[in-house]
Amino acid sequence: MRYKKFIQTHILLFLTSLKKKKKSLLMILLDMVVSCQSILPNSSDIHRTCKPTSADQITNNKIPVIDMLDPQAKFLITKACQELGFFKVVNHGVPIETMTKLESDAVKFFNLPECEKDKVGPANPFGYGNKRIGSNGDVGWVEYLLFAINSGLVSEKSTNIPANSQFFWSAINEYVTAVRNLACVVLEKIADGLTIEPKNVLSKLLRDEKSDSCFRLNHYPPCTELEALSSGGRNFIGFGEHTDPQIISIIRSNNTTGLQISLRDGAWISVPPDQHFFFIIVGDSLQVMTNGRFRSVKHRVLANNIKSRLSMIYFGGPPLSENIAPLSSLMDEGEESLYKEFTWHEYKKSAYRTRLGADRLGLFEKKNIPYGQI
Ligand SMILES: C=C1C[C@]23C[C@@]1(O)CC[C@H]2[C@@]12CC[C@H](O)[C@@](C)(C(=O)O1)[C@H]2[C@@H]3C(=O)O
Ligand SMILES: O=C(O)CCC(=O)C(=O)O
Ligand SMILES: [Fe+2]
Repeated sequence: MRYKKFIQTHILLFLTSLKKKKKSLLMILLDMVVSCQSILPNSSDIHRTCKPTSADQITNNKIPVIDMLDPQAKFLITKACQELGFFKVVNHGVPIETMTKLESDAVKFFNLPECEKDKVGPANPFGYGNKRIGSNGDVGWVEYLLFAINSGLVSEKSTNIPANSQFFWSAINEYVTAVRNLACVVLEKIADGLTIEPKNVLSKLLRDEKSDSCFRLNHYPPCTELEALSSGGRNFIGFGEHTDPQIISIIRSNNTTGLQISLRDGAWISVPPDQHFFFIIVGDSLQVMTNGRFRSVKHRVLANNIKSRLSMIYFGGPPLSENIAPLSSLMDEGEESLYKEFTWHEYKKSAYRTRLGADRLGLFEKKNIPYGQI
């Protein structure tokens, strides 16, 4: 509200300094701005269920943009993973048709009547889910399809979508193959930027036949103020704040806003959507493998009250038996692991018992062991 007043006052001040003709044009513009604002959510609504923020703004300049063809990319990626745990990639090599084909299949699926979609649900954790996220009571203004990935391909058995369905299988597998490859190239650049050997120390975990990765299509229908109010504001959150447990996540969305990331000072910033590019998220496992040098970034999605948001996320995880521990080639002399020893299976089991916003990694930090028990 304060900002609206501030902007209106300044536009009016500017108007008074103009000649008559230009003035009437600008008056029309001002009118449009004001009427748009009446259908846009107030920041107080948005934060009804979220921590108030010191900076909630659409911002491009805080989000590193990495050109994958830039010879400096390895250093820039490493810096972004340390500072923010989040960045955008351009010149990624994934054909736009691979993204739009899957997007149009997903739109067709989410447009089906609820009873049809329910046939491939409820998500447990795989399959179709609506509003319920995970199995510990989290809800959001979102419907989704969650798929397991086996041997690099989406497992048809992980949902009840028939193998001969008109939707998905070819589009999904083409997409997942392309983004897994992108994830591996990013992880190889990370190894290079951190000057650790071998270069495939991280990417081989995703390329492994037994890699425990998954893939998610999220659809956030528009959430009108009325709907938000009638549900006590609760569902105005599309997907509540959380970190991703895996190594790395690759997000692609349509051009609708909603994704926000949390900065180190706790402020939330909105990520301007960009349907042509990908956003990369550092997961909890990569934070552990870099012994805390990289940051697993907290993020969330706010529902938009005008447009649908459709996102596709690849979560790259290691084989279940893999030890998640700091990479020995990265550790300085005498440096100790900040974390207890665990396998991906143990971490995942524990993570899936927690609520979305829980500090999952906290349970595995050595500092949480009572004094004298280390
Ligand atoms: C509330 C939950 C949903 C989630 C499993 C969990 O218990 C905690 C982690 C959540 C998360 C976040 C990232 C991915 O979207 C996801 C598939 C994952 O691996 O961990 C989800 C889980 C889910 O939706 O089942
Ligand atoms: O839908 C999005 O843009 C992000 C969702 C997300 O963070 C997740 O599914 O883990
Ligand atoms: Fe996430």
